[in-house]
Amino acid sequence: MTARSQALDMLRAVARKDSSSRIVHQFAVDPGRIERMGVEAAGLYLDLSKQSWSAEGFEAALDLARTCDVEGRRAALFGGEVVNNTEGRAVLHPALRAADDADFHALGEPVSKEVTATRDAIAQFATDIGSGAETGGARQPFTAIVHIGIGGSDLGPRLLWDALRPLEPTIDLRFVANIDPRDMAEALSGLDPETTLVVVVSKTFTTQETLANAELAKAWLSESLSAKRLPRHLVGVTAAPDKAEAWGCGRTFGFRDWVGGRYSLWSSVSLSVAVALGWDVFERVLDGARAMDEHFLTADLEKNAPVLLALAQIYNVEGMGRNARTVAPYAHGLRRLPAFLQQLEMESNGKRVKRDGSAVDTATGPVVFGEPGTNGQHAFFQQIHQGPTVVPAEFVVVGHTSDAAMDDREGDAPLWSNALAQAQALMVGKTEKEARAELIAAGASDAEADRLAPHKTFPGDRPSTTILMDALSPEAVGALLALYEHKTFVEGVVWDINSFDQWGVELGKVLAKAILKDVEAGEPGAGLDPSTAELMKRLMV
Ligand SMILES: O=P(O)(O)OC[C@H]1O[C@](O)(CO)[C@@H](O)[C@@H]1O
Repeated sequence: MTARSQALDMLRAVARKDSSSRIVHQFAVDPGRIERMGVEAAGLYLDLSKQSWSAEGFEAALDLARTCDVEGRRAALFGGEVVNNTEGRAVLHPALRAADDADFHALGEPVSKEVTATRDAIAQFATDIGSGAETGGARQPFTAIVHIGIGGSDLGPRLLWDALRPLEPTIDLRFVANIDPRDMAEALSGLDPETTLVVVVSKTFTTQETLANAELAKAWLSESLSAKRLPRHLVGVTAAPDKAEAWGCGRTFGFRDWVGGRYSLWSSVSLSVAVALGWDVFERVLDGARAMDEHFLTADLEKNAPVLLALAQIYNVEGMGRNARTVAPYAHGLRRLPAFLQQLEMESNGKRVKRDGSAVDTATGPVVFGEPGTNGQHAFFQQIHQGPTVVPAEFVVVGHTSDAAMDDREGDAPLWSNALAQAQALMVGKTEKEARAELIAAGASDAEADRLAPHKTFPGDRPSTTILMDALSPEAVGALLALYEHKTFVEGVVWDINSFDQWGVELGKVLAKAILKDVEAGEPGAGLDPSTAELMKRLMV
């Protein structure tokens, strides 16, 4: 039996023990719990003390991380070694937010100079658009940007914009991802082609949805702009610049294949956001992420925020058999965090084979879902509190959600008090005896109390993590997203899977192309299953 299997068995055994004692009781038997399970990192504070692990469980999880050589694998990632073994690539998104004097190497090739040069080019482009030095074909300044991209070429930049955009932005930035032409129609409505810049973002520059939307945007521009002027309104962001230029982009900004799509928001993929927010704001996002990189690289495992966040999830998934997690951001600006994490975590760790291709010997990435906190409370939290399935929760809490409220401490309390209350309610619950007593106190008869008390009982003992950020600053947003990236990496190390490929997305793409071919041929293909054929027949009329 390998050391890793032994450590996994130990974790499972301690977790079985822990599942018979309630979280709330752990505080009494472990006076150091808050200190042990609270961690500061890059301006964030993580409270993991409402997780199901005891002090012994916490140690078993740390032993597992040590046994899986998380520190060695971390060094391999930052060292630019082949970490994405099925594509033979380094994984170096931290290089994108490193200091200018950094010296990262990808598979031995120095890359930091190129990263700095690209950053400078983006900064200059942002400045030139802001000053009006960079204009459209008719020499008018750009006032709107349409960012076209999907998956990692959309979710990160869109989250940044939602989180950091000013109330009245100087640039009207709009995002298009869905191949449903309605998405593009809504984005273009009210815009003037003369003053609109279209940014086509695609690492591969082969993605069906993005190219279809880019064609729509190009057609819309072409109705007003001459062929000579058109390229000034088309910018490509890609790891395949040749394809973008061949398609008609007047200018391209690149990034390399050692940047995974879902880890790419730090690169030129966020060009449109860097322009609309201003380079100085985007640079602060990079600063925040770099601070989290430095914490991840230097903090001991027992005080390492991404490591502990990963281990809490592994403890729930592997120790407690809980294969879902709900993420509740208590800030309107972070409303797209659940969607961002769905790609980051589920596309990274939704795997059934290990790095060597053999079947996994653990459960791997859970289903991640969520909504902004108070919205979720009035939607699916019923199930989180009283459903038979225990769903670990994660509350991302912002002390001050906007600069305006900075001096109005009371202003944000209604928001964050809800987050704290939800975490407390999940842990403490309410016994049937307590529910019955409340009913009686409210004047209910014994019979009525007996009838209703079971419905008003909360099992409690439901785990959660709370992540506190003082304000929704660019640094804090950068640190938060980098925290989740490293957490996802650590989980992949412990589950011994490749977190950086996504072969699972390919079959659907191939079959979609085949179905389109059949549509062009005018009938469902002979080899199609009867269900798909029937649906096609109904849709093709
Ligand atoms: O940036 P691209 O190459 O258009 O890919 C978009 C997205 O599609 C995926 O490849 C999944 O299909 C994601 O990994 C990626 O973020």
